[in-house]
Amino acid sequence: MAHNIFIDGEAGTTGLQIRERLETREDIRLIQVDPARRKEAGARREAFAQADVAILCLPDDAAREAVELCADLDVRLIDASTAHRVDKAWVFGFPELHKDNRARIAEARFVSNPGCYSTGSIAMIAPLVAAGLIAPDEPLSINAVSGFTGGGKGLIAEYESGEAPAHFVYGLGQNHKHIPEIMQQGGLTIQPVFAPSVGNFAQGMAVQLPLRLNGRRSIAALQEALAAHYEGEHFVRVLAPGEAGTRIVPTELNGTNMMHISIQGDDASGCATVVAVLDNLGKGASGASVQNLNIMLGLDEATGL
Ligand SMILES: NC(=O)C1=CN([C@@H]2O[C@H](COP(=O)(O)OP(=O)(O)OC[C@H]3O[C@@H](n4cnc5c(N)ncnc54)[C@H](OP(=O)(O)O)[C@@H]3O)[C@@H](O)[C@H]2O)C=CC1
Ligand SMILES: CC(=O)N[C@@H](CCC(=O)OP(=O)(O)O)C(=O)O
Repeated sequence: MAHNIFIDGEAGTTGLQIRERLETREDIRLIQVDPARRKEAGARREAFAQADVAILCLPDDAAREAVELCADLDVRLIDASTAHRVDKAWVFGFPELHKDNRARIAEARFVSNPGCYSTGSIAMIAPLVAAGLIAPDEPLSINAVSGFTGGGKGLIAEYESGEAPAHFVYGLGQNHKHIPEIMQQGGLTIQPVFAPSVGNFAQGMAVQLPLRLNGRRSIAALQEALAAHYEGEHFVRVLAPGEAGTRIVPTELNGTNMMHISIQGDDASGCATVVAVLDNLGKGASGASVQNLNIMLGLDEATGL
């Protein structure tokens, strides 16, 4: 029997890519609302009522409204927005992060999908904090470049008009919406300096974590800790030393649900950079949503990915 799935916001950037991943699957029946009524509370509630799982691909306020709309219904939810990522009533949907995460996601009614920059940042920071190689109160910086689809339909329209710049840096007021989840899931007590940017390419991102070695950690120790943490994982791979080459290309995992982590630097200089590459709409949003959905439905998590 097919599972009934409703994608609320399926006309948006994240929703469309989830639909593409689900619409050819025989084990999934997509519930759809009349496009003309897709923002009406009544039409959406009818869809929620028919669904086993609904995936919210909406702005934060609309995601909160959706949760209210289906409060008395049986439907389970995956929220792709930022609205519930530090809410303790929601399970943080990063299966590879902790040993018990898959079991928690499998049983959850509410799963919050991590943000795209957050997925890369948390993937690098949390295992290094757990291994004692980053202190929770260490002042960190995170630099990142994303493709423009990360900004949804609005930013896509700017780039498609040909008027947007080749590259811009933003979020420098240090109030980016991903910072709370990076701190909570990363295990940090001091806010990292976060400098995201957007380049003139549609999808893909590279998130960089520069680290001083300070005589108390080595490139090899960083490599070993991260490799051990993700050993055996299918969608998160820690590259072998030298494997990433000398140019890290943010688009290299586009169209996949993969994330690659590499560790570069030089012990003699005391400087290292850990880099995560992922597709903002793959492991950073739509692919990750489908992976979480598969786990919630008790399926192989790679189904359709
Ligand atoms: N793009 C990305 O890389 C990532 C996005 N996310 C998050 O996913 C969510 C969706 O983002 P994204 O797909 O990029 O955004 P888009 O702007 O591309 O799409 C949002 C969609 O939601 C629709 N919508 C807005 N309000 C309502 C409402 N009240 N009821 C029903 N539908 C509504 C919009 O309608 P309309 O078509 O009329 O505009 C649009 O289709 C956001 O919270 C975003 O932060 C998370 C990780 C990565
Ligand atoms: C390029 C760009 O604009 N990116 C978005 C983040 C995309 C994303 O991950 O959205 P969520 O916050 O819902 O997770 C931003 O910086 O706000």
